[in-house]
Amino acid sequence: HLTRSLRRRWGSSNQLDVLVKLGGSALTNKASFETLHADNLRDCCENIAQSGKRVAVVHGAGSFGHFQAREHAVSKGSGDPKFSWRGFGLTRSSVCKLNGLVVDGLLAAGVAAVGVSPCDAFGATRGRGVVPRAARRRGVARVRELLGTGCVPAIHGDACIDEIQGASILSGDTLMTLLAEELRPKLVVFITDVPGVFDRPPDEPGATLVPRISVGAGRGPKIATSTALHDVTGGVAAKLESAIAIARAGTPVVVVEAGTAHARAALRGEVPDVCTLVERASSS
Ligand SMILES: Nc1ncnc2c1ncn2[C@@H]1O[C@H](COP(=O)(O)OP(=O)(O)OP(=O)(O)O)[C@@H](O)[C@H]1O
Ligand SMILES: C=C(C)CCOP(=O)(O)O
Repeated sequence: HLTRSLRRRWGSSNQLDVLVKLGGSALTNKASFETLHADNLRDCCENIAQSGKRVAVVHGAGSFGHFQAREHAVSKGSGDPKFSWRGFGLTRSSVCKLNGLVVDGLLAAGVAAVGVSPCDAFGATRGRGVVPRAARRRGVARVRELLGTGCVPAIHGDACIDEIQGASILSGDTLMTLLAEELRPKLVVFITDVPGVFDRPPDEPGATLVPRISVGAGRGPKIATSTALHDVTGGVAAKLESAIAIARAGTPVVVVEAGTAHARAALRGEVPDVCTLVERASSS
């Protein structure tokens, strides 16, 4: 009964201001096993605390989780010769470790953060990146329940039991698409370690920031991407797909760099001067 009234309270009057993904590239040194980028984490947490906005947090795995998932073929499922359930457990243990650090960072900044693990809160996936309706309903209800109390849910990319392939990886980017659809925030923010989406990998000579992507207005800019070797969820290309799906449904998305005034502005619900803004073309 209490749960129902909390959910109603959230649903009726409280639109979420910002749904943010703290990218693994921002929170960790992605090339180095289980290495936290403590300054970026602190900065993100303080900015969330000081934003004065209603925020829900998703975070990726970075160098927590991707290494184990790659070594034990967790995203490929239990039929893969390299897969083991111990590897599944190691992957979950690693992402939950990072979730603990993110929750602790938010708490230290004064935010009433509560960690949410999709493997438990949502339940089984049905193939890579597919969350069946019942699991979606369950997970979203849990998130709404927390928002209804005034807590800030901190949800992480996770290894999940999978109805088709035994096990799978549910990425933070997929969770962002799903939660944006359900919670209808005013702004969606992806924080990474680079100023936004570039026309080619940012470490390539001549790479240029793409300031705006208009979804539904012709073909859009040509974007080439690269992905870290151990990344099992598709890197920035997958993020761009999520951002485009979210923008197509009507919510503007910004991709912005951690530790900058631009990330701070985005967490206040503003479109920063330096970022990539993905939004629906006005005619579509
Ligand atoms: N065209 C591009 N534009 C922007 N970044 C790119 C591009 N190509 C490659 N990258 C790389 O993608 C990285 C960001 O994508 P990544 O998937 O690592 O993000 P993340 O969400 O922070 O990570 P995680 O999945 O661990 O949460 C950056 O570190 C950047 O170097
Ligand atoms: C368990 C893992 C590797 C979660 C992956 O989530 P992502 O870093 O958001 O792609």
